[in-house]
Amino acid sequence: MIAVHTVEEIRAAEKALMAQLPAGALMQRAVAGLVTVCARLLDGVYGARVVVLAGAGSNGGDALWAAARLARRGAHAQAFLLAPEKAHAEGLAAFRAAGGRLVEPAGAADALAEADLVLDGILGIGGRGGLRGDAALLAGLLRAGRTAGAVVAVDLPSGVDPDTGETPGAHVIADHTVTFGTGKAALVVDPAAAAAGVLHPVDIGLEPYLPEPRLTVLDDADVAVLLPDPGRESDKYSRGVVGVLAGSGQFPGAAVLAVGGALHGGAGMVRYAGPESVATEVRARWPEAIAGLSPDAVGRVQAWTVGSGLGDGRGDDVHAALGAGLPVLVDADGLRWLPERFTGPAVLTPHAGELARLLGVERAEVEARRLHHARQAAQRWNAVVLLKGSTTVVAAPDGRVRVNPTGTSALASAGTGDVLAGLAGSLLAGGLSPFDAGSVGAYLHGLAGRRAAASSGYPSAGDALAELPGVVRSLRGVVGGG
Ligand SMILES: NC(=O)C1=CN([C@@H]2O[C@H](COP(=O)(O)OP(=O)(O)OC[C@H]3O[C@@H](n4cnc5c(N)ncnc54)[C@H](OP(=O)(O)O)[C@@H]3O)[C@@H](O)[C@H]2O)[C@@H](O)CC1
Ligand SMILES: [K+]
Repeated sequence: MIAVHTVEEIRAAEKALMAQLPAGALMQRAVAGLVTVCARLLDGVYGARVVVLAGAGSNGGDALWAAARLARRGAHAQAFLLAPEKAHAEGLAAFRAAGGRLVEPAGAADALAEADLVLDGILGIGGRGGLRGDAALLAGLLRAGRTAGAVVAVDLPSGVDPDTGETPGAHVIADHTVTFGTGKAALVVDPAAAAAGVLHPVDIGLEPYLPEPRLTVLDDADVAVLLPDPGRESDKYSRGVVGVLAGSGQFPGAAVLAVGGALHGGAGMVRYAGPESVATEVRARWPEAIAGLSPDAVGRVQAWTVGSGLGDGRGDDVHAALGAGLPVLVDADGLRWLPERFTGPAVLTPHAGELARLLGVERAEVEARRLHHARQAAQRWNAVVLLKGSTTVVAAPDGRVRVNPTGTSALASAGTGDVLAGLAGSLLAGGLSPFDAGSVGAYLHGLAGRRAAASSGYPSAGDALAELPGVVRSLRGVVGGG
């Protein structure tokens, strides 16, 4: 699991830890980690050309210290100071003492062009707002590919907002980010996360001083533990029965895909509610599914998945399913029938356009501020909100968030959302909380998409669905579930 903390939490932990350590020791831990990663990225430190972009704070200090250490190992180090009068004094002294040279603004483009490695130490967790002036120009040169070297961001790509994952203005796009102590939202939530490149976490001993994280990124082992485990005594009812209210004459495939997702999420039985013409297609593909015309007609279920491909109609059926007092997952067209506020367990699975409509804002605003809008909607409807997209964000009404790490552009195709709705609804029926069902569903779905992409290049929703059993099997193997 990756834990993510806020700048405020990091600063408090840093203060507590620093009180136990000699002055400067914490920065030297960070620098040691940074140098190790840089040395690994360089094809030999001796003779390598390293260019530092150093801002006014400790982020610049880290970068100058690291360049000093690389210079002592034979690197040719140059630094561009963005605020020369405020540059980190000890870092700059160390840099100079190691033979590092300062570059004038006029020489910056040439230095970058020849660099083997660029250390972005303009702004770290103290950064607010986008880059301005020379910093913005340098970030523009890096973005334009005017360096052949690897761009290594120190702690964060400069100019992104640490706590929100927003990019309020010009910012660096890095190939690698070496980050200290704990994760930051900007490293896992788009659009900022897209600027971070490969993450290299460096442990500087902050963990004992940090609170329980409100934002996390699950990994295989976390998800394996959360998966429902059908024990020896379980039967189809105890494994959970999920009702699927999806599809229409116009979109019958949505029902087929949602039922398919539901059948692969661990529930013991799937009951489909919908018109006979669609039910016929569902049964033809999934003979194990039971079908009825309406939520009332299908029989008892433990959770409902509602909305994929419903089209305009069936508001009464949606109300019946949402009013049954059971855990519900609401997707796509079902989102048009939301109650004022949920009083029971609920998951909403909008994409950015759907969430924008729900909140009465522009889609671009949701894309730019994914964390903010997912959290806002979770509180507004008292439901877990799974905002689909480049980084899927799962926000709970109590403020906890999980960011899904398995997302893939391979899943940006028609029908994949229907599979996810069925899958996560099935996990709900299996007894997972809305927060777990949403985050585990997104995780499995992403892995299935990746596997499908590996075997077919441009996978369809059906290809991803076909990979789900293998994904679940291999994850259950992680905890020895077999
Ligand atoms: N925490 C830890 O555990 C550890 C932290 N460490 C390192 O310290 C870093 C944090 O250092 P930091 O606090 O000095 O802040 P940093 O990001 O360097 O910049 C602040 C300066 O930038 C300025 N400024 C702000 N926005 C701006 C803008 N848009 N454009 C231009 N300027 C802007 C701001 O000005 P002000 O807002 O004060 O006027 C201030 O002068 C952290 O990321 C990590 O690298 C490690 O060494 C050890 C462990
Ligand atoms: K930085």
